[in-house]
Amino acid sequence: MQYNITAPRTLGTTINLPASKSISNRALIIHALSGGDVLPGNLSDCDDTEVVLRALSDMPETIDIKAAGTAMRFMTAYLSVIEGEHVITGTERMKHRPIGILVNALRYLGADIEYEGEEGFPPLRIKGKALQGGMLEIPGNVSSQYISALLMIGPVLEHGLELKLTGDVISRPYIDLTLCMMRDFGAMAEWTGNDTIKVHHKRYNQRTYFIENDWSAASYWYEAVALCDDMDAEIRLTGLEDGSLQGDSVVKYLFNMLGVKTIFEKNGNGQPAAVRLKKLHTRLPRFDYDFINQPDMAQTFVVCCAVMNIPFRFTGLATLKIKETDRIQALKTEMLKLGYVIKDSNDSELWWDGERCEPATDMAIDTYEDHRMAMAFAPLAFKFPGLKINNPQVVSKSYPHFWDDLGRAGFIVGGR
Ligand SMILES: O=C(O)C1=C[C@@H](OP(=O)(O)O)[C@@H](O)[C@H](O)C1
Ligand SMILES: C=C(OP(=O)(O)O)C(=O)O
Repeated sequence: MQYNITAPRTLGTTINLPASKSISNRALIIHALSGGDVLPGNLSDCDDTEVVLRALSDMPETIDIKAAGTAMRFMTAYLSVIEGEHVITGTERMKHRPIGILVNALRYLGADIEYEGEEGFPPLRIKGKALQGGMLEIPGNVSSQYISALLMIGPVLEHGLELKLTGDVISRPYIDLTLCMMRDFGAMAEWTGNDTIKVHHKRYNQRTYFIENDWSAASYWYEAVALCDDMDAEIRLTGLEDGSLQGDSVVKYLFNMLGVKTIFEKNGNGQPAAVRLKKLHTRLPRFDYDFINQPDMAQTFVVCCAVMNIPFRFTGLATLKIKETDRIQALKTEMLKLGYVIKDSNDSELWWDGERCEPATDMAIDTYEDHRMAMAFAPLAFKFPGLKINNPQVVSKSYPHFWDDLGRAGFIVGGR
């Protein structure tokens, strides 16, 4: 399938963003461990949450987690402490996303996990049982999802859990989000030093829980406002909280530097919180930023800055190679089609000094089974009328109604 996208002259609509998949997936795991019966409210309807919801309700012998990284990591820890034997598998890409660090940590805690295929990668066969817990060291510089997965089972381990993270800790806001949500459900879990975390043995409380909308999804609307030429362009996004625990909420500061202002609306009279995005007259002449805490934002800023003609150097991107695709390579290849020569260095940096080349004759953007490739490139239709996006259905991983929302905002999405 291929869509071609024509941008409107201006923007002026309200978009109901999807709920955060990071919060949804944590809430589901913690809710299951708490033994509660009222499901968290406003769960995301995205594929990555759907797989967790289905796995937890049906508990089939073989769990297909598809392309959901958080779900694979969180369920691996969960299945290790829940009675029963399960195989957990996923897409071909998932079978190449490393999980050895988490498996080693769980085995150290006494878990019974075997590799069904290649050592260090899914699928896994897990025989769940009560685990003692204790203290262990784990690399903090590969994926924070391993750490969040371990932390969430911490309260049910007989002796609790103490983690010492080694290396430069990446994606730290996601660890903070995990700890905070655990505490929301009554756990005692906190940082005890810069790289040490302690979780006490203590049952989770059952409670109702409402999930806020997704700041990562909001980034594509910031990008659209930034790229729209009409100074009166405005987008209103619902369900976003000021002071959110989502690390990607820094998008509101980052886009302020790229010419988009964020105005928080008061949420009174039972109205959900919302933000209005408006254009500013000023923007930075160049943009350097370390994405170590917001890896999912990198695609938005690479494409947006280049097309706005803002040279950049983005660091802290080492984890991009093990996400839905090798995002460093994917960004370079697809931006080259549009005539932008993006360079990479040290396996962890992307930079652009303004170099252009002849655009490809066929500019169709490949998405590499990566929702964020499709969503980050779509707003470029403001500068490339009729821009083509291949396999656009990938957006369902985190934002199933993305194309409907673009249509609502006045984009013409051809080929549907
Ligand atoms: O815990 C989470 O919800 C996530 C953590 C991040 O992964 P890494 O910790 O692997 O960077 C992020 O990229 C992912 O989309 C969601
Ligand atoms: C990296 C992502 O997801 P995951 O690792 O959970 O598959 C993402 O949503 O950008």
